[in-house]
Amino acid sequence: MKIIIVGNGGHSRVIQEMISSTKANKIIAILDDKYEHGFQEKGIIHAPISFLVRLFRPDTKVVVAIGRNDVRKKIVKGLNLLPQHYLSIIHPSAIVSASAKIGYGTVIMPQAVINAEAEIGNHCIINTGAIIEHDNEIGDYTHVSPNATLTGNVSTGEGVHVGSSATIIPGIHLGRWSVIGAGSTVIEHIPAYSKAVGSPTRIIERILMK
Ligand SMILES: CC(=O)SCCNC(=O)CCNC(=O)[C@H](O)C(C)(C)COP(=O)(O)OP(=O)(O)OC[C@H]1O[C@@H](n2cnc3c(N)ncnc32)[C@H](O)[C@@H]1OP(=O)(O)O
Repeated sequence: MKIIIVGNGGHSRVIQEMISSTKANKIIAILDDKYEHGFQEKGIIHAPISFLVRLFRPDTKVVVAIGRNDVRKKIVKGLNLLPQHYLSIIHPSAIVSASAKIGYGTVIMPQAVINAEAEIGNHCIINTGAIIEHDNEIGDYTHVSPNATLTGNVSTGEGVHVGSSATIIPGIHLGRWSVIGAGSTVIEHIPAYSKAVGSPTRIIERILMK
């Protein structure tokens, strides 16, 4: 499969390695607006995101490999592609229940676990070793960082960032675009657009979206 990756930062490099480890996949282009013009490196086109229009073919798949949830959403909206044009990537070492649902453009990193009946939205990142327990509902553009644990029946709105090694107890809802600090323990619902840290969490900031 021919793949175009949008974004070329640290998160993208992890995704590039994941894709390249499968012989069936070939990265044809890496697009990022840090490039002013197009050039080839090791057979891969590097170019600004505007090049997507010329490079895209109906059989091409696209991954938006940008770690920041708000930026990832903005880029996805700008690309204006159909859902079937986005690739979902599941690392072979991840454990994904047969009854779980994974949205388009979502990336499941090495050793993550997605348990029974969990539903992961579109363009999410379930990072290395994260645990998404049974019956979770994860909103689009959410990022669950390495080693975070969402226990049973947790739900998130759109664009939530769960910091590394945070733990969310069963049945909790994390409101849209909320941020949970690394290592925090969430024992109460978190309102939308809130930044919460600590064990148990305290809300330290209301997030203003640009
Ligand atoms: C592969 C990858 O790398 S994936 C990326 C994974 N990334 C992460 O896990 C990062 C998660 N981010 C954090 O934990 C950050 O500290 C945030 C986003 C929660 C807060 O960042 P900022 O808004 O810059 O907050 P800031 O550093 O100013 O701290 C504000 C207060 O919260 C406290 N605080 C910040 N983070 C935490 C935390 N994780 N746990 C407990 N307290 C915290 C600070 O001590 C400070 O307290 P004070 O006001 O009493 O002094």
